[in-house]
Amino acid sequence: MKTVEQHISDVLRLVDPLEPIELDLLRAHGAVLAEQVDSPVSLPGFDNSSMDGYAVVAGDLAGASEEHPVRLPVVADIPAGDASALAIRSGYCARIMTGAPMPSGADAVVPVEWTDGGQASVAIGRPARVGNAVRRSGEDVEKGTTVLRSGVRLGAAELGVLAAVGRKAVRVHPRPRVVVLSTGEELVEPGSAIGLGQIWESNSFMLTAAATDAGCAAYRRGFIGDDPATVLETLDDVLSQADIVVTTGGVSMGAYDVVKEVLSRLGTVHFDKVAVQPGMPQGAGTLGESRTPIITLPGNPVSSFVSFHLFVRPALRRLRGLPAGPPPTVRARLTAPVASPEGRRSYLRAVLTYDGGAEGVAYSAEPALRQGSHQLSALAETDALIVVPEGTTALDAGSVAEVVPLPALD
Ligand SMILES: Nc1nc2c(c(=O)[nH]1)N[C@H]1C(S)=C(S)[C@@H](COP(=O)(O)OP(=O)(O)OC[C@H]3O[C@@H](n4cnc5c(N)ncnc54)[C@H](O)[C@@H]3O)O[C@H]1N2
Ligand code: MOO
Repeated sequence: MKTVEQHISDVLRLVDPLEPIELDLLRAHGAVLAEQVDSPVSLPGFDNSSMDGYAVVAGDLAGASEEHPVRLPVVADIPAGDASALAIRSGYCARIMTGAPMPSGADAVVPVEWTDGGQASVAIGRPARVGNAVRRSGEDVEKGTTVLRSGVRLGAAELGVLAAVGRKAVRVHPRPRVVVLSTGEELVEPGSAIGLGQIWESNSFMLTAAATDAGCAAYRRGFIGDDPATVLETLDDVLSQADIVVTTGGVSMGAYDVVKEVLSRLGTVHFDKVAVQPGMPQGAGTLGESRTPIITLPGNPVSSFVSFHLFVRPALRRLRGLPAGPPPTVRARLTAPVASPEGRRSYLRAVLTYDGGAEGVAYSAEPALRQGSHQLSALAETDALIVVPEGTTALDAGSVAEVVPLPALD
């Protein structure tokens, strides 16, 4: 059997970061930057006040106190956005608002709270040091400085910086278009009546949501039956809309395992047993002249979910321009024993809790009682996967294991 790492590396060989495109800032939210952004300006762009108050020459206030305030004539009023390039000299002051440009000659701002708030003249009851409440040009960003490096995921703060340095649009790797398609003659659309032997289809909803959570533009193509011609036609049909196709079902040893049957014949998609539980039967390759990557996951719902995280997510990360690789893990103490088949690495559903625990192990992991590949409800009650290595068939309660926290929505 193939190792998990071999399969991840085979999957990653199928994908490259998507060609960068230019997107307006809000459309680029969540995408990965494909350029280095150097600021064309200094930020702040000019010396300005950080408080509402009075711009003064600090030396004028040397003796100021509550009992003996210094009174200065107010010669100007400077709101934010003022473009009149005012100047003051010793013995005078200007009323100034937060963000307004400092008048030349002034070297400090006294907040209005230190004064009587006068408009024609003002009594100031405290001295101010030079530079008080003044934001200097360039103290955030010097002109020419790199503010964002290529490869950064554009979140709220990054979009804020881009706008602040005047960018309207940026070059990013676009969100990968992921088409999710399930197969199985027994499947019925939720909301419709089911008959004997039928089930409501769930994988394509789950994996479309997982791909969206993974920063992709995910499209649920739904499901089709086990007719080989329909499978090929449908795949052909979705290729032009997909940067990657993810299917579920039909990859095992059954007489009607149609995905494996039709795609094996093409020669560009390979099927293997991977030494993992759940998620053993896997396929990956490319389709059509476009060589669109396809990952074929097993149909058991928990198997499809776990293998999405193990094998599809790294591919999606690479398409997005992010570093790919196995999901990160934390060490956690098990609250109950777990078992694993010989020679396969298990990923067991668990609830992960931060408890600050002893001996450098800050988490505990409570394994779900239902670990079957079909037991989807246990998946919805858990938030992590306990990793039991290939060479281990049992771990006792209290032992320490690597645990993959599943990505949370917040
Ligand atoms: N003789 C063998 N049988 C099986 C093996 C094996 O090695 N030898 N492997 C088992 C393992 S492990 C898995 S996992 C499954 C994978 O099977 P398939 O990928 O071929 O999936 P299906 O047979 O189509 O379905 C399996 C199971 O999951 C349900 N299912 C499928 N699609 C959906 C969906 N979209 N939504 C909800 N549920 C779905 C389906 O009804 C089946 O119950 O094979 C084992 N067998
Ligand atoms: O590997 Mo299958 O995914 O055990 O159920």
